[in-house]
Amino acid sequence: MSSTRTTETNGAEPTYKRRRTQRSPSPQYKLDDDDTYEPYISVAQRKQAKLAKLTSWGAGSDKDKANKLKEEEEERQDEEREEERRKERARKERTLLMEAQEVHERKAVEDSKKTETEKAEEHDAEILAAIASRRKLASDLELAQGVQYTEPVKTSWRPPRFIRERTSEQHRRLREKYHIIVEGDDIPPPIENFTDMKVPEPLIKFLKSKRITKPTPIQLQGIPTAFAGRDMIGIAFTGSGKTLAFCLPLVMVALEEESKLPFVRGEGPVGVVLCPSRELATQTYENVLQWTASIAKEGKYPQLNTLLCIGGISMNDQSHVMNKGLHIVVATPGRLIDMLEKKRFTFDHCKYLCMDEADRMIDLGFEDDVRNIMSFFKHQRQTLLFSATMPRKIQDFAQLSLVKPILVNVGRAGAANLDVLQVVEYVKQEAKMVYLLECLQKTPPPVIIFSENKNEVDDIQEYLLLKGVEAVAIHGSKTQEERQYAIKSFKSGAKDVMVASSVASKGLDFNDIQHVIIFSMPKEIEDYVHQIGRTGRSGKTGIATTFVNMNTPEQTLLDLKYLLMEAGQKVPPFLTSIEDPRAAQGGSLTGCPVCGGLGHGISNCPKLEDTQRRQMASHRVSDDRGGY
Ligand SMILES: Nc1ncnc2c1ncn2[C@@H]1O[C@H](COP(=O)(O)OP(=O)(O)OP(=O)(O)O)[C@@H](O)[C@H]1O
Repeated sequence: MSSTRTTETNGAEPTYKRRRTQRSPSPQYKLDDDDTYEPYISVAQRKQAKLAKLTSWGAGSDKDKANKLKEEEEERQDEEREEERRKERARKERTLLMEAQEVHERKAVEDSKKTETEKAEEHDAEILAAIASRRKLASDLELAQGVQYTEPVKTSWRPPRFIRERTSEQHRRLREKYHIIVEGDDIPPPIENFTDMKVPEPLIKFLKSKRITKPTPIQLQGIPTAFAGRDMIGIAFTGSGKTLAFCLPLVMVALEEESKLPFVRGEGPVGVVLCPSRELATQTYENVLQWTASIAKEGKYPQLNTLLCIGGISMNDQSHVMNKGLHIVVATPGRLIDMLEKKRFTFDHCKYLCMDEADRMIDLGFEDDVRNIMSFFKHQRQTLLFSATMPRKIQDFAQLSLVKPILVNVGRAGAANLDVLQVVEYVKQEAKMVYLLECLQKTPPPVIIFSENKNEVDDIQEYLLLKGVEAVAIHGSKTQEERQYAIKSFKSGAKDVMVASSVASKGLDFNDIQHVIIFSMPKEIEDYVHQIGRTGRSGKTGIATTFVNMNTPEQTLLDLKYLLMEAGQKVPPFLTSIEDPRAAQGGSLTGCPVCGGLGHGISNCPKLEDTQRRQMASHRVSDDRGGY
């Protein structure tokens, strides 16, 4: 369409004006552009023109014309409605923007009133919320199908009548006496002896022969909880007897099942214990073997079969177990998945899953393996998680995955065992080796020396051998045979000293360790708690000597300082003098929810940093792989 010009005189100078059509907006234009200008013509006008054209051609019937008119009217109405909607959207956006501005201004005013500590706490909560969005621990199938169990597993076990008749106040007082803290609904009562728990007589006799006469606090609340079929999280300090607390209920479930209908080849297991390391799995397996053998010894109870399922060993060596019905499996995740995938046994009748050192398992990145293992279960299972250190973040995450869980806590999660005398010494890096020899004189053997570094472990062993000390070494780069040899010869007393990286720190139970020497202080305080926990076990006392120097991060020293204070230990002057920036702000000193350390918040947690670094590295690896 071309532009049209009219000349209006009005007695004044002639001006050029566009011929305005009705309802058209006032266009801005330059006179120079007039040749190419196309004036705005409204939709209504365009339709009128079209209609006029149609009429003038005289084409089509009256009915066609009426239909066309109707269509056009509808189009017009659509456009009007669209215009209305657009205006409404714009109005809402304006309102939202104003509201956001108001909120922002209000927050700025509130923030200006907050103390630095409150701001730091808020910041920590934000980080925690950001990292808390993990998938719950359940099999992918359960997650996909939305399978959710709401009631705990039912068992036939009941506490004796006289205990059932006790009031909840009596239960509370008993728990208080043993410093047991519980959380959850319908918590079974604490029971102070194995007979009242209805443990088979031959096992009670056997335990007595091992000087286990009375349940420890975690056992007296944890065993009834597990016997009652309840999912639970059990937290108690190192060396407090957690292994018996979670294995005994499994043995009882297996006994009951075997008594009902004996297992034949290809059937079972009834339950599985998952451990984060081969050494820990082997130790637990050996305990279970002893307990089940003692039960069957007098012939009153059936023999139970237990399988050790870990990497680095030949499963053919246990074919005699595989050829019979299988009751209990003690495993590390990788080998267990392998066996399940190869259908060497199934979890069709498996109803009990326990994770020892559960936080370690999650820290080590076994989360997906655990979900994978869970996908082999065909029915509801009873799930138990145990550890000496279970930071709040992992407890919360784990609770999501359990059915009406009960938390049984003896002491603060991550607190040191009070039976360990903790000595922290400032030793210059270059003086450490020589001082180590002197330190070894403090107590008679056996002694464990921990170092964070594999090469250092080898160096220390070599130095000690040169000095005539009978020492073995264990770390992740040693072969399975070397690791087994080290543990066996140290346990049997053939060797006086074991030098170890953190492999040996969690869960391993060596007889009567007198002294733990921490040659290089681990960055994470949880590791320190596990390392010193190799001594002072089952009610005995022990010493832990830790070397620190200027290479030890201040953050770690602060965690150590608070841990010593909490345990009522002597704090050396070089630790006392370290100031906590948070204390200066007058904040409350609660444990870091990620690692339980008392000397820092989540925003500067070394464990979180480490985890994130590892996750980024693994993402990079998978990105790289994805590229090919
Ligand atoms: N009721 C008991 N009375 C005396 N000793 C016990 C009792 N229960 C277990 N023990 C002994 O205590 C020692 C430590 O037990 P266990 O290895 O189960 O501790 P733990 O709590 O699992 O420690 P960690 O956290 O280091 O793994 C073992 O030698 C065990 O035989």
